[in-house]
Amino acid sequence: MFSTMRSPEAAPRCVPTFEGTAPSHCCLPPSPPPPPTARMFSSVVFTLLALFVASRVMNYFKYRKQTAYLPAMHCLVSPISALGASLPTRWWNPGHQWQWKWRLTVYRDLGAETIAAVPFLFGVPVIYTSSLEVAKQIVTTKTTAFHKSRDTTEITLIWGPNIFAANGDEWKKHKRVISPAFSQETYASVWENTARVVDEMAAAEGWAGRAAVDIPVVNTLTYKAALILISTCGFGNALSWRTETAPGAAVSFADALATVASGILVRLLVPRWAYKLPIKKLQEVETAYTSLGPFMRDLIARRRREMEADGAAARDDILSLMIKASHEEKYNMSDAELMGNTFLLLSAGHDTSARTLDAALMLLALHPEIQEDVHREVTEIMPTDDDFTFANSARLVKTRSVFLEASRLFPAGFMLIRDAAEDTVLRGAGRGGADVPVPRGTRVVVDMVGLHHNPALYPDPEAFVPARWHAAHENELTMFSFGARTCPGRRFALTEGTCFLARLLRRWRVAPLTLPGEDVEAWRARVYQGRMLFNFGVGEVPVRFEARG
Ligand code: HEM
Repeated sequence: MFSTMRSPEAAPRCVPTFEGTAPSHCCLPPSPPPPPTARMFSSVVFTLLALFVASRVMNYFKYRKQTAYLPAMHCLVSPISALGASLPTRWWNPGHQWQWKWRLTVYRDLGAETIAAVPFLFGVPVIYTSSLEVAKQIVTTKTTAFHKSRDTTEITLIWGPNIFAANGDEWKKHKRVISPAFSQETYASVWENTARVVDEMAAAEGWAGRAAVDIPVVNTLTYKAALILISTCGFGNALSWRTETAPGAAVSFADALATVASGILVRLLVPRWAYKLPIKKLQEVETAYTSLGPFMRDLIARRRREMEADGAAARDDILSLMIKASHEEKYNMSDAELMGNTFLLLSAGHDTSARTLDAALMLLALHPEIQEDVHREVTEIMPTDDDFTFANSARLVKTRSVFLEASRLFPAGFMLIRDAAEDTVLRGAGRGGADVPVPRGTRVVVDMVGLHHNPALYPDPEAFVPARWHAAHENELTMFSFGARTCPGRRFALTEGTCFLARLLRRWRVAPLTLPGEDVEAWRARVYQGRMLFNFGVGEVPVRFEARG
C-alpha cells in the first residue's frame, strides 16, 4: 500500500551553474548538450549580429567619408527618417526637434556652420548648413547639382504632383502657370480682406464693448483667418468667419486642413490597417484625409462650371489660372496636378502665415515697448478707416518688421532639403573655408532655424529686434528662401501679416494670459517653445486682448 518511491518534490534540487551544467555533487546525470538545431540557431543569430555590427561600422566610415569628415553629430538614427523623427530629441537621437532645441549650441560646439549628422544604426547621413553662402549654393536653380527627391516631398504628393515637389522643366511649368496670380491686384485684395476678416472676427467672437478678451489658444484665430484669406484671395472662394461645412461632410474644411497638417507625421508612420482601430487620434486623421479630397474636388468642379458658364475665365486667382492651363497645350495641367497644387497652396498659404502670426503676437505680448511703437506707427499713418488702405501700407515699416522678425525667430519653412543629383562641391563649406566635395546622392539640408539664429548673420540672435528689418531689401528676406525658388507667397504673407497686426493692434493691446500665480517670465518659459509639424512655429499661445481707450 505504501509506495517506496519518493515524490518528485523530495528529490534533491539541482542548481544550474553559470555554464548551465549540473554541479558535481548532483545526484542527477549531467544535462544533455543542447540539440543541434538550437546550437545552429544560436550560431546563426550570433553570425548575423556580428555581420550587422560589421556592416554598421563599415557604413559609419563610409558615411564619414561621404560627408567629407565634416564636424559631426553622431546619432543612432538619422533625424531625417520616420524612425528618427518619431523618437524624442536626446543626446543619442537628434529627433525632429533638434534644430530648435540645439539651435544655439550645436554649430557653436562643433565649431562650424556646416556639419553632418552621421547615423550608426539606421538612415543616411545628412549635411546641415546654417551658412547663408552655402545655403545659396544648395537652393540655386542655376545648376542642376541639387534637386528635391521624392522621399522628402512625399507628404505633399498625397493628392498629386505640385510646384513644391517638382524639379527642372516640370517645376518651370508649375511656376509659369501660378506666378501671374501673385500680382499687385491680389495683394490689394489680401489687404482689404484681411482688414475685413479681423473686423468680422472681433464681431463674431463677441469682443465689442469688452475691456478684455481672454484667448487660451490664439492659434485657433490665426489659422482660421489665414485659411479664409488664402481661400478668398488665392482661390476666389470666399469663406466666412462662421465656418462652412459642406453638406454631408464630417468636419469643416478648416478643421480637415488643420488635422491633415498636424497629422502628417502620424500618416507617414502608422500603417493603413491601424486606422480601423478604435484610437481617437487615428480616426480624426483618417476622417480629415478622407474629407479633404472631396472638399478640393468640389472646389475645382464648382470653379470649372462657373468658368464655363460665364466670364469667370477672366479671373486670375491661382485656381482659375490652373484650370485655364488644364485646357491649354503648352503648359497643360492634369487633374492630378490641379489637386496637388490646390492642396499645396492651400496648406503652404495658410499654415505658414498663421504660425508666423502666432509667434508675432507672443513676441509683442512679451515686448510692450515694441508694441506701443507699432501702435504709434499705425495710428500716425492710418488714423481713420479711410486711411487704412493698401496704398498706405508700404509705410508701415515697423509693423511689417515685427512680422519679419517673428519669422526669423520661428521660420515656418524650417528645412530646405535637397539631394546632390551629381558629384559636386560646396564652396567654402569646410573647415577654414575649404571646399567640401559632395558625392551624388548625398542629402543636404539648409537648416533655416540654425541659419536664422546664426550670430554671424544676426548678432544677439535670441533677441527680438524688429529694427533689423527696417531697411531690408526684399532679397534679404531670407526666411522665404533665396533665388528662383524663393517662396512665391512672400508678398501675400507680408501683406496679410502686416494688415492683421495693424488692424488688431490699433484697437487692442496684446498681453500674456498667465495662469494663476504665474509671472511673465514663467509664461515665457512655458510658451516660448518651437514645434515642428508640417511647418515650424510656436506651440499654443494663450493671450489677453485689452481694449485701448
Ligand atoms: C510667413 C509665411 C511664409 C513663409 C515663412 C514661407 C516660406 C517658404 C520657404 C522657405 C519656401 C521654400 C521651400 C523649399 O524650397 O523647400 C517656400 C516655398 C513655397 N511657398 Fe512659402 N512661405 C510663406 C507663405 C506662403 C504663402 C502665403 C504662400 C501662398 C499663398 C506660399 C506658397 C509657397 C509655395 C507654392 C512654395 C513652393 C515654391 C517652389 O518650390 O518654387 N508660401 N515658402
